[in-house]
Amino acid sequence: MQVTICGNAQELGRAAAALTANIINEQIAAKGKARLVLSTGASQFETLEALVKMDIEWEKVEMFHLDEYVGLSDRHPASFRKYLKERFVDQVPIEKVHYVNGEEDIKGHIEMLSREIAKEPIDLALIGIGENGHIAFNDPPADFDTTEAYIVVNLDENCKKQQVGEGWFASVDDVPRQAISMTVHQIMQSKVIISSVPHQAKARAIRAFFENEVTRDVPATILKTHPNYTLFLDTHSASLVDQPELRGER
Ligand SMILES: N[C@@H]1[C@@H](O)[C@H](O)[C@@H](COP(=O)(O)O)O[C@@H]1O
Repeated sequence: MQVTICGNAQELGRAAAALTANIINEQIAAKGKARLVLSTGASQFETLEALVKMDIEWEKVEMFHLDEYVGLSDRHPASFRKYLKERFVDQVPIEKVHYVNGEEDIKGHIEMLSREIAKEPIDLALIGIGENGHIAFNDPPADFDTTEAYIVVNLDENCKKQQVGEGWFASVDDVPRQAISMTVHQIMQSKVIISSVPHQAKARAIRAFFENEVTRDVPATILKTHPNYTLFLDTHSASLVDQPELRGER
């Protein structure tokens, strides 16, 4: 694991986007294309903003979407399809986009996504970490074992409150009960994983990430076992971490 602590969210976004661009460009140079997974949420704003400005042959990139609420219209402000369309897909000349769509026949849609993602390895996944330590919508205690690519999950109360806290929904009752989420197993199959985790709101989750061994109760801890994992923090999200070895990496 490589940890980089940046001064603020903008600096973090530029650093994470630069590393992402390098990896995508290396893959395009080596095999003519790259397969990418993108996550959403407030933590990804600065990274995506910097990423769309990078010099990348986007027409050679295939993008998979990480997770989406069940039954939420893509016109709703909290829709992750809306988020990715506005902040990424409409900004770059990418054609191959696999959205997670929670409004379709869920079973058939998951089968289709699973077939598509299984065709070739994912080169790089940008994976956010939630305030409750979740990755995608795998809330604690997360299922580390299922080998499906995408599953339907029930959102826990903390997760719903966090979505309200970030301003995506007016109240907890407005948050859908379920989501389609890429599984932990599928995320871990990615050849490279990068997490952009800025902001004070993530400080407790980041402390739990460093203080715990791998545990389903802090789902993101499994990322520590990935052979090529880079975690970008800012001084705010890193503010509760007190580890000499981490300070040495600053
Ligand atoms: N399910 C989404 C993920 O796609 C995201 O990566 C993660 C962090 O999001 P945020 O930045 O909103 O905390 O959790 C969100 O709820």
